[in-house]
Amino acid sequence: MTNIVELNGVGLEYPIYSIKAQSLRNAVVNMAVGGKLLKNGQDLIFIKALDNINFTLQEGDRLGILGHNGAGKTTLLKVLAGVYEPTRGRISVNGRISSMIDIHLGVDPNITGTENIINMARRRGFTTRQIQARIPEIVEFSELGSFIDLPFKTYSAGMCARLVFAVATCFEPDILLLDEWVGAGDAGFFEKAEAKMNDILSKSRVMILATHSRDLVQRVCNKVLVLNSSNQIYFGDCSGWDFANQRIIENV
Ligand SMILES: Nc1ncnc2c1ncn2[C@@H]1O[C@H](COP(=O)(O)OP(=O)(O)OP(=O)(O)O)[C@@H](O)[C@H]1O
Repeated sequence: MTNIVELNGVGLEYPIYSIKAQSLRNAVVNMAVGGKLLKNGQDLIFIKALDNINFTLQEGDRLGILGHNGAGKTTLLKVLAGVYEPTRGRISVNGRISSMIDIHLGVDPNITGTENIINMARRRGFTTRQIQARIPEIVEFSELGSFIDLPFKTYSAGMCARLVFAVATCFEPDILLLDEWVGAGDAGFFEKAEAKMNDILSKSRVMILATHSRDLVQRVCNKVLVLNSSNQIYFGDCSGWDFANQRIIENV
């Protein structure tokens, strides 16, 4: 079976330039073993966000990424989306990606909702004709009404999330990347969003969801990747991971 997503030894470090604060420099020295902060001998400090990540996903896979705050979940989604180049390793993604990683990524606050729909859809590789045909559906789903013609900066956080969700799920991507999308919108929208998710989940070839919710992963995913301080501690079927005790189940 063809691999839709394949990562081999992927690592990523964020460079932090010219750290002058003595307290942080001391902390770096103190964390020399096993810490995530690295130093290059000058004033350049790196934060190791991902280290040696390896997995493959095939047609129909739904991957949940779990891990504590700062484990590297969002960074991994950004690498998959092509926002960041990995510092090490190789990544191959075969298919059209739609991501809901950072709801403000690529959104222009000074233009209207409709203009932002067009921009977001263009970045996903759709033609003007395809986009125009979908605008009424997106506006209806987002429930923004006449706000759609007002600048994006006038929207509440929930309204922003609804519009981005509506665009990201309207075009039926091959690969859907989600970062805690379930927090978006109010209770009514949540139910509608979940129904929509189930619909596009059944149509998308691969879904990757970063979340803190073990229940959600068990409910909607067949595979799980567990990160701990930038390292991968488990990748495989959900049946091989003990979600309650957070450890690998031996002899599955
Ligand atoms: N733009 C950035 N510049 C520098 N360091 C960053 C940047 N973004 C994230 N990091 C660091 O990279 C590491 C991984 O962060 P990331 O946001 O990927 O974690 P996460 O698992 O998504 O966390 P959370 O659950 O809190 O959202 C953290 O140590 C974080 O401080």
